[in-house]
Amino acid sequence: MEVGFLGLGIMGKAMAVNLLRHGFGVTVWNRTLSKCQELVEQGASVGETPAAVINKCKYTIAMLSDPSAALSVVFHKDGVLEQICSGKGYVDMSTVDAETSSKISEAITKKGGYFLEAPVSGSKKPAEDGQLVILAAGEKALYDKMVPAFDVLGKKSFFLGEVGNGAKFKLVVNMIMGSMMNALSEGLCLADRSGLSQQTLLDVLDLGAIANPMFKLKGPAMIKGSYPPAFPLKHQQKDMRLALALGDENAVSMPIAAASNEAFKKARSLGLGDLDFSAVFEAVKSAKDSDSA
Ligand SMILES: NC(=O)C1=CN([C@@H]2O[C@H](COP(=O)(O)OP(=O)(O)OC[C@H]3O[C@@H](n4cnc5c(N)ncnc54)[C@H](OP(=O)(O)O)[C@@H]3O)[C@@H](O)[C@H]2O)C=CC1
Ligand SMILES: O=CCCC(=O)O
Repeated sequence: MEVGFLGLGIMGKAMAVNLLRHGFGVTVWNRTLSKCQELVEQGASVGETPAAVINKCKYTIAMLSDPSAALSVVFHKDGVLEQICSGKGYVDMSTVDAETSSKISEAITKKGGYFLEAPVSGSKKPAEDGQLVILAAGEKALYDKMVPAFDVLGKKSFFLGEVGNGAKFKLVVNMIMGSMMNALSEGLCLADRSGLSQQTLLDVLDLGAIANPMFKLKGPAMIKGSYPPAFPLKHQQKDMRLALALGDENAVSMPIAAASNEAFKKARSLGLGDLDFSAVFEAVKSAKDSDSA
């Protein structure tokens, strides 16, 4: 199967490499075109523009940073819309809001193309290992065509019905994840200020009812103040913001998510946006420092 791939950031690169390893033909494009070189060395072809990739491939996947990037790659000059047509499928795996996804879906469908949103749970390592969880919604016929690719990229894929459901699902999941990261940060801070061992706290958490892979993976690095980006903090804050907007639309009060969003915003203002989202711990620590000053 030949697929196009737009966006070679942390996730897109790992996913495209994975497809190549499993025998897919892959034509890549990235805004910073030089990032395509590494993929070419592993057997990919390059399209000079998103339109060129769509022209070449029957199915194209996108993995872009946020709603504005997802929209610009479709609607701007040399974008997806210039070449999408009957028989071609476009699969946006970026984390965006339902409104963005619907705008893209409508435009593509109007041109006769098929659209699927398919955001993912799982970060850099699961992307490298083909262990993502795929939350797809939109055109079921396109979902069925994409199953061989999803089987390579993920350990499980869900088809969730109409466009928007995948986007909303992903935002709910990441809202919970962002709040959990803040709770862990406050717990580590409180343990330390109370004269307790942070490592022992992690050991205790890992043995009890709230043990989870995220605390286990990120906790030890957080104690060391090490935040190599797997999931950039700026993207987690984008997801909290979009989840809060979904809460507004549905009149759901989410004070825990709102407080967590404030901590992620604070972390961004401290210049931590490109680090892993666990760097919110630094913002939590700095807030506690100023409280006790
Ligand atoms: N990292 C993770 O753990 C996970 C991330 N996600 C989601 O996946 C998406 C990608 O994340 P990730 O790979 O980490 O992000 P990165 O920041 O590493 O990569 C972002 C990609 O988007 C491109 N891009 C940004 N702005 C534009 C624009 N205006 N026009 C065209 N291309 C643009 C970048 O191009 P360039 O190289 O030129 O900057 C790059 O290819 C995000 O929506 C994120 O929320 C979902 C699950 C896990
Ligand atoms: O959107 C990013 C999700 C990261 C994860 O699921 O570990």
